Amino acid sequence: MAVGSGFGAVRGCLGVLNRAFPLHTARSVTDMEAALQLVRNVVPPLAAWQHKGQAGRIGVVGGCPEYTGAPYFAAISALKVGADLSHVFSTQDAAPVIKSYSPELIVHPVLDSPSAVQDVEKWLPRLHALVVGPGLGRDDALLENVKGILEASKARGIPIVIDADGLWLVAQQPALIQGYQKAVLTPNHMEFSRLAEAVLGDALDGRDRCRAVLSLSRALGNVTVVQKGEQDVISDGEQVLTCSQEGSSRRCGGQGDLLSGSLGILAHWALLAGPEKTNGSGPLLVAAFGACALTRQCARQAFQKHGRATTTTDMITELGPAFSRLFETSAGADGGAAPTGELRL
Ligand SMILES: NC(=O)C1=CN([C@@H]2O[C@H](COP(=O)(O)OP(=O)(O)OC[C@H]3O[C@@H](n4cnc5c(N)ncnc54)[C@H](OP(=O)(O)O)[C@@H]3O)[C@@H](O)[C@H]2O)[C@@H](O)CC1
Ligand SMILES: Nc1ncnc2c1ncn2[C@@H]1O[C@H](COP(=O)(O)OP(=O)(O)OP(=O)(O)O)[C@@H](O)[C@H]1O
Ligand SMILES: [Mg+2]
Repeated sequence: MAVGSGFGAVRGCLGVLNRAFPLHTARSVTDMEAALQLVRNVVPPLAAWQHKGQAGRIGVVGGCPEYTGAPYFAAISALKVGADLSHVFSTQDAAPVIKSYSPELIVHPVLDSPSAVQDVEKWLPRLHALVVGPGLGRDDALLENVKGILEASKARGIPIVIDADGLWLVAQQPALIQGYQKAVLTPNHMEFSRLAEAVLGDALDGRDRCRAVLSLSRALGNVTVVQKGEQDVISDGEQVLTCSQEGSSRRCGGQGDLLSGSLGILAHWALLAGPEKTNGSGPLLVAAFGACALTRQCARQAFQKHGRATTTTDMITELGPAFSRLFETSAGADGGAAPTGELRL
């Protein structure tokens, strides 16, 4: 099957959308497999010729006195998916707490400083992607700083994943992200309604989800939107994908943070690989599909082991095995692949 046609490109025709994406009927295994194959195409090889940092340096903007878990989940997930370095830019109080969860994270206690924007800006040349919002909170002064960080990141063309309270900010000021096609928004149910109300004047509750996500993406100027839920619906305003990888029925907090952190590194890899590797589909669409599938596979594996007691920490433990299962084969795991970003399958 040709992968491009299997996804059913949607260009301005909602009739086609309905035929291509019957959300309530089971998507074929072939479609899921074809989408997973595109993700595999953008995963860089592990090879001896690489130096530290080449696989990706990710920044997470979030972490305030109330929420320290969310930025940790996002930043550690980026590392465990394959980033070499993961930075967190949090408030001063939150930083030692986040550091204490993991020696692997680089934590900057700058977000509530008067010089926050400059403090983060000096790191931007060394970052490949930003994840903005996990555990950020909604303090006005913090959000003002984050506005400046978003503007500085856009000016540098850095891919930005926006989640949680970052989406709250975007719902207040959609112009912040309007038309920036290196942005991916990852709303949950509530966050999506808020954004749709702000951007389209209608929360779109109860509407066909594929149409709703496509409409929001288009209204934002083809910003990629990932609406999380029983199935994840992803659109870049051109195409719509659904991810129905089996997950779990546990709805513990933090799973969205795992997704946004994973997407930070996958977005960098997909943009680096370019549309040739994604068979014409948008690289961020493919990256988003990969992050959704991975998060759900982690949920499934963790639930098999821990059942009702499953928490996001258990899912993070599954990131390595879940990634291998979905995206790697024995040929790719030993670093034998050519330095083209493509794994041999
Ligand atoms: N360990 C940590 O540090 C964690 C910290 N976190 C951080 O918390 C901050 C706030 O994030 P958030 O997601 O709680 O805020 P928001 O979008 O206002 O949702 C609030 C309300 O929306 C509703 N609702 C949600 N989903 C729904 C659904 N599917 N379907 C229907 N309703 C739904 C639901 O309403 P309720 O059921 O109470 O009526 C819910 O209470 C943010 O910084 C985030 O990163 C988290 O990442 C978790 C781990
Ligand atoms: N009803 C569901 N059934 C299966 N998987 C789901 C369901 N709802 C959400 N998910 C999955 O859980 C993950 C997180 O989505 P969720 O809607 O919980 O995000 P969130 O509310 O932002 O989470 P967080 O607690 O991190 O803020 C996604 O991978 C999504 O596919
Ligand atoms: Mg969330």
